[in-house]
Amino acid sequence: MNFIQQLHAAERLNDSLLCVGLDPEPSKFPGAWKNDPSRIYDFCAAIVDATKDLVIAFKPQIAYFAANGAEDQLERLMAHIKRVAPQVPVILDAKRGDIGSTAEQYAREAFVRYQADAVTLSPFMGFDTIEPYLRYPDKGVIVLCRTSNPGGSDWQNQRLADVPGQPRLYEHLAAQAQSAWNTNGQLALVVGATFPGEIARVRELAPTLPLLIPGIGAQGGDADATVKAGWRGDAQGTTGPIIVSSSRAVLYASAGDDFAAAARRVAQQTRAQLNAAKPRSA
Ligand SMILES: O=c1ccn([C@@H]2O[C@H](COP(=O)(O)O)[C@@H](O)[C@H]2O)c(=O)[nH]1
Repeated sequence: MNFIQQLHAAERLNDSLLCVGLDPEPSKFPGAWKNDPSRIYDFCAAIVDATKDLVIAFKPQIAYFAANGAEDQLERLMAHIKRVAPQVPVILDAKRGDIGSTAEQYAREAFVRYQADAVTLSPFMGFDTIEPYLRYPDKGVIVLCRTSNPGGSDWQNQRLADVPGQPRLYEHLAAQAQSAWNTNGQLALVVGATFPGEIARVRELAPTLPLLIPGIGAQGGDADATVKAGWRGDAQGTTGPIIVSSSRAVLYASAGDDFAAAARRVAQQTRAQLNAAKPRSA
């Protein structure tokens, strides 16, 4: 199965648009694990075990592992997810972006070393920096388009004087991703839940692409507005799923030993909230 088929299958199986982000921060770990980076795998594996029947995807953020010298724990975690939740695709949130020869190495890192099903990329350096990832025919390539942070407006909202219609940068990116850039058919876009108006615009320009939407939960994005803006209007579910991601609000729902049970409760509530926002015919 390719990445998009995996998304559709997991969405159906778990009746979910929710992606749980795995951003392990040892200072927030419970009890005896607090401040112990050697517990990153144990913490994340417990979250995975508690939520694996509730999600469309998992999204480990590589910085939290690398900053702690815990790449080996990320490898083990990826293998764990494949073992206990083989039906759930894993998105490696790495936001890579570099010249082609270096991009080839980053692509190997994501898809061969970590066995990720998809990876996030920054498009700032242009198409030749994305292309090496597209050589993996079944892997998802998720390009930053309109990010959730306030500073995302600095560049992404600027108009491009040399492009007909003078679209904003994020609009041009969405249109390119829907057409010329999508050479393996597995391209997707990141759009922040903090900007539902822009989610709707991206959905217009890229009707069939999956949208990874971080920013609900800790960043305050509105789950209901997110689904309404990003919903593909396709009750059959054949194109363009939305993957709504939440990390801290799920991971740190409790600072106690009940952290995994608390994460499950928040994941259940968030999944229900997202599902309730779908149009009735869906
Ligand atoms: O535009 C973007 C792109 C990626 N992220 C990542 O998503 C999570 C958000 O974490 P929360 O705790 O749910 O706020 C994090 O890993 C970011 O690196 C994003 O926030 N915005």
